[in-house]
Amino acid sequence: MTPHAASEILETLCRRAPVIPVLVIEDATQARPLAEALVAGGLPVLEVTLRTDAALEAIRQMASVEGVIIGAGTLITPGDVEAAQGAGARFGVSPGATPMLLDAARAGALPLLPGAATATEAMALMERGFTVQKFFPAEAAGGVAALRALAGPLPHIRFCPTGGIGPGNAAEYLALPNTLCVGGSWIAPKALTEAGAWAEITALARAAAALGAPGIR
Ligand SMILES: O=C(O)C(=O)C[C@H](O)[C@H](O)COP(=O)(O)O
Repeated sequence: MTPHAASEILETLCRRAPVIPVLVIEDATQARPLAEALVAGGLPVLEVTLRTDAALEAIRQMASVEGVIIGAGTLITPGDVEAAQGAGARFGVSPGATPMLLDAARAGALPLLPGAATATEAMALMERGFTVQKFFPAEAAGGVAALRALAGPLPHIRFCPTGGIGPGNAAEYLALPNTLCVGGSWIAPKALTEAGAWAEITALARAAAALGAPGIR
């Protein structure tokens, strides 16, 4: 898929809800109830990181949950792109971007949200046609101040900042003109997921969904 087409799809997805939960799933049997809990709270766009053995099976399970748009995170290699697509992911997310990964995404059918942390990285992705990018690691790479500064010279690049974002600072990011949505793991903490505390996770999702994005929504 062309980077331009990918960016259009990602922009639409980012406008579905202000927050994309970043999920680390150790046990695939938790996938369906977790996805249902998040959708019930108003967050339909989910990212399962390919960091665990259970991740691909979790994506397969979540792909059939009504209302869910499932994505795969931590795409590092061309093989990850292929595996994510094979499991039914509808979009992919990578912490950074390499020529090999970008070529694989272009050759396949998975819309990619590639990561950038600096002006040079963001410009290199824009040269290829990616106008929607993940800003990672958001807090460590300068946070809200860095994104505000990037909006000056690079106003046409829109970001999904991720990394170090939580209930305390998400609204500040979402108020930026170049932020479409944010990603974060705080909506499905490990302890609550392992405990099957779905009502608590729905409550966290509901609070996140209520954050809105006054910037460009
Ligand atoms: O695995 C990936 O693809 C990543 O790029 C990293 C995740 O996006 C962050 O680990 C989420 O950050 P936290 O919300 O601070 O936990």
